[in-house]
Amino acid sequence: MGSEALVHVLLVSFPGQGHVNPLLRLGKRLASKGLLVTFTTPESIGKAMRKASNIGEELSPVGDGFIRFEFFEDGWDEDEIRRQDLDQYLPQLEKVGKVLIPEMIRRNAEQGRPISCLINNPFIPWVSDVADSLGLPSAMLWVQSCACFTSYYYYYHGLVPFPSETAMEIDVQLPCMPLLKHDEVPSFLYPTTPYPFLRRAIMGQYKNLDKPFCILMDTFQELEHEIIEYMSKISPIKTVGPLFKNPKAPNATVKGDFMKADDCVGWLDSKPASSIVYVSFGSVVYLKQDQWDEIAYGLLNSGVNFLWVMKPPHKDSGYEVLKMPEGFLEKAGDRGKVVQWSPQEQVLAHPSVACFVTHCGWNSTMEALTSGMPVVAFPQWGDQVTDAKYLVDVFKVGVRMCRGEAENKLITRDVVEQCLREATSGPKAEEMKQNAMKWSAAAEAAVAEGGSSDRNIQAFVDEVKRRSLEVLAVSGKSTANGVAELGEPKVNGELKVVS
Ligand SMILES: O=c1ccn([C@@H]2O[C@H](COP(=O)(O)OP(=O)(O)O)[C@@H](O)[C@H]2O)c(=O)[nH]1
Ligand SMILES: O=C(/C=C/c1ccccc1)O[C@@H]1O[C@H](CO)[C@@H](O)[C@H](O)[C@H]1O
Repeated sequence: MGSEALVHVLLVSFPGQGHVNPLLRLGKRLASKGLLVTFTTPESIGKAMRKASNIGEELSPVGDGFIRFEFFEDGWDEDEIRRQDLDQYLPQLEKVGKVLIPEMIRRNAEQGRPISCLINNPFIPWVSDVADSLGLPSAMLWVQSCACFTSYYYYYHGLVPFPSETAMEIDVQLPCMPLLKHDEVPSFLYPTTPYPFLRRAIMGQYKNLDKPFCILMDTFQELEHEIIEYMSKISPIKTVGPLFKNPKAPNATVKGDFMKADDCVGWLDSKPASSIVYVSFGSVVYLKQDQWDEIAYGLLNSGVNFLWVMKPPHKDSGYEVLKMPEGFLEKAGDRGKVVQWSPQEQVLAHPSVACFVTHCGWNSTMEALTSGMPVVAFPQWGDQVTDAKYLVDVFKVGVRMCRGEAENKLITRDVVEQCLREATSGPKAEEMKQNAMKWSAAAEAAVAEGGSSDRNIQAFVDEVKRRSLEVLAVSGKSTANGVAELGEPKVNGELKVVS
């Protein structure tokens, strides 16, 4: 392969699995449409990604473009336990990132790869300030549903009353959305949330919402039609999901897992069609031992086959390591498999899997819908409680097993068993499967060439290219963005690529 002139975008991610995955997927989509993409997040996560996945120093070809990684130090020692406390870590990231990201941008310009656009995900809203201060265009990838985006928007602007200390249990009616019961509103907005720092981080993004020229969303028009149409009149949103599907580069192997996935596909292959319940609560939720035990007995008593993800807690998280109940694995025998981390996309696409017991993180939600997989909703906090509402009552692909952490209620083995039966056999299970298959077809159509998300991605790429000419024209004349005086960005990233 010879030299290529590519427009270069820098993706800056919050260091969480549920944030890295969609931003990296966006990166691959942009690359597949001919951009050069550099992906960055703190080195503490870079280290885990390099160990678990096949990413290295080199440029990886994806479709018509390329993706590469550069990580930045967060200024703390490798074993600093304060990383587990976002109340302390988010300000540290902002302090360091505001210095190191501009340096990274300068370095890239010096090396003949001037950056034309910055894209961040929520929780690190200061990235838009960095872009602004350098005179660079920026965009934000919203990694949750449009319904959640709208909820936060209405909260930030004080447009309707939300649950408050004096009125904890009020329901919330937002335009083009179903009535949200008090515990279906994104829980970071509850006055009692144990995660007020995440509410602050998200509100920081809304404060900065005039800075990105575009808000990309990992959802699709057909899924949240009315609310997307409504919010498009207020904010420059563009739906580009489901991002995990990339028809232009289906075989791109670049992945951002923080843990190596255990091999379980052979075991799935050995089981009959639609016989397995897949259970996973994502990368952050960590249940209490008594709840874990009830789920274990519910699985045993229901008689289903199951694949259960039991990820180890971070060593500095303060969580006690969960244990399976005495004799559980022996009783389950070959009916069950427990892994530390799964190749979830493959699992959800596997014909042996009948349903997904999920915490309803937005990535898991999109992956389930796109894979035509019915769910049993076990939300805990944040957007999960709203996603559960949509999965069950709006998308009609789910059975509800709980209402969230705030309820502080032990879900018994009998309820677990009953939900599993409902989701795997009988008329309700069939109806949910049919609905899920309908969403799957709509999702595939949205990302296929000419589909709603594909058109939006293409329009975004065209706009980034157009703006890159403006950036280069300005930087050629002045030093306002701090790039031109260091680099020689006469052509936009003349790159030598050897593959
Ligand atoms: O065993 C697992 C569990 C999760 N995931 C992936 O991790 C992400 C989790 O994101 P989500 O928004 O669902 O939840 P979070 O972890 O952010 O709470 C999704 O892309 C999953 O496919 C995975 O690959 N293997
Ligand atoms: O990645 C996170 C981190 C949440 C967190 C970390 C530390 C203490 C409390 C909470 O959240 C996930 O982000 C996804 C995308 O926004 C979302 O869909 C999932 O529900 C979250 O778990």
